[in-house]
Amino acid sequence: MASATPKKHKTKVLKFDSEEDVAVALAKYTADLSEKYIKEKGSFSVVLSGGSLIDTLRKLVEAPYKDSVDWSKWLIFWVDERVVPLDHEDSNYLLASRGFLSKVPIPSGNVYAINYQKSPEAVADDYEERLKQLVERKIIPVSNISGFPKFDLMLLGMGPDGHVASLFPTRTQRNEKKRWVTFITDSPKPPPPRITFTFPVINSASDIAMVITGAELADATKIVLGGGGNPDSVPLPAAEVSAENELTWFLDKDAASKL
Ligand SMILES: O=C1O[C@H](COP(=O)(O)O)[C@@H](O)[C@H](O)[C@H]1O
Repeated sequence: MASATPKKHKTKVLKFDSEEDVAVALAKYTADLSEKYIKEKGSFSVVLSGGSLIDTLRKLVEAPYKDSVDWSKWLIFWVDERVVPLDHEDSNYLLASRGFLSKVPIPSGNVYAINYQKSPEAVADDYEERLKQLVERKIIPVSNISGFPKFDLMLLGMGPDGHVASLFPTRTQRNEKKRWVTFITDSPKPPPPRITFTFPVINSASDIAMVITGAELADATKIVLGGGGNPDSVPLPAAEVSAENELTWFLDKDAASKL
């Protein structure tokens, strides 16, 4: 069962008894937003992360959602990607493909994987350019507030160090204010070469789910949501996430154990 704690404007914190309950609630939340945005604008743009998120999305590809969601209207992007071939075990595309995309009929032309056969910088440039073309063709709108592309839903995870996407506490990419997509060649978490959406793009999303499960995330969760700040005095990237409509934290008991 979930209990809701209002945090600040447009932020909701939902705590669940188990990871299984998070998975059930996340599926309903995502399916409800899919229906809402498809009704409002005819499509649903979803930005995936890698890591544990894909497994927690597992209920979305089961009944009743497998048949009730209009998958033909979904557009899929990645908030970050490792610069490796798409069939490499480190690829976020491969992870999503195995656990999610292969199980639902999203048209392959609506799935925006990276063109990985270049340097990390060139891969980031290429992904940004493709986003710009989608904005020009009015497939992705632009935020009236920020001027950056506005995705309907971002599904984000967080690392124990408080990183989101590939924006790490001790790396400068977290401070990027102009680019839509940037790159990193020395990610503290392997593999080192990656591309990532920047905060201006992340924070222009309509809705964001932060999906946080497991005891190893309890300390970072406490720092971000507990109001005490970071004792090491490096602000955690996860604390900088906001959404234009609503940011919802989905926490299981273990992740919420220090709140
Ligand atoms: O490296 C990454 O890590 C984060 C967090 O992953 P998790 O396994 O701790 O949930 C993930 O959100 C990001 O997309 C991924 O590239």
